[in-house]
Amino acid sequence: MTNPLAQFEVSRDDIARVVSRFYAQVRRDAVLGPVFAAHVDDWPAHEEKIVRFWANAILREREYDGNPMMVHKRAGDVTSAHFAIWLDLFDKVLAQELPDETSRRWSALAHRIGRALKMGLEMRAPQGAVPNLR
Ligand code: HEM
Repeated sequence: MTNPLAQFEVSRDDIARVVSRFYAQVRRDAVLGPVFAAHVDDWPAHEEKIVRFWANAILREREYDGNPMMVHKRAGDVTSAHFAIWLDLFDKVLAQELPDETSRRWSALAHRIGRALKMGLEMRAPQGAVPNLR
C-alpha cells in the first residue's frame, strides 16, 4: 500500500469516479435531489470538495478541513430520515464501481460517519425549543 495510514486500498481515481456517479444519482433522486438543488449550484466544486473529504477520511491525505456536522445542521432541511436513502444509494454505487472488499470497507466507513452526522442532527433543537419526541 502506498500510504501506510490509509484505512484500505482505493485510488484517488476510484474516489473521484464513485463521487461523480453517486451525485449523478443524488440529483435524480426524488427526495434527495431537491435538498441538494437548494444548496449546491456549483456541482464540480461540490464534488471536488467531497473527493477531498473522502481522500482525507480514507487515505489520510490532509486536504479537507471542513466541518460536515456544522454544514448539515446549518442546511436546515437535511433530516435524519434522509440518511437511509443517502446510504442506500451510496452502497449501490460502491457495489457497482468497486471490488467487493473495497466496497464493503468504504460502506462501513460511510455508515459510521452517517450515524455520527445523523445523531448530531437529531440534537439540533434550538435553545428553548420544545424537543421533537416523534
Ligand atoms: C454519510 C453520509 C454523508 C456524508 C459522509 C456527507 C458528507 C458531506 C460533506 C463532506 C459535505 C461538504 C461539507 C463542507 O462544505 O465542508 C456535505 C455537504 C452537503 N450534504 Fe452531505 N453527507 C452525508 C449525508 C447527507 C445527507 C443524508 C444529506 C441529505 C440531503 C446531505 C446533504 C448535503 C448537502 C445539501 C450539502 C451541501 C451543503 C452546502 O454546501 O450548503 N448529506 N456532505
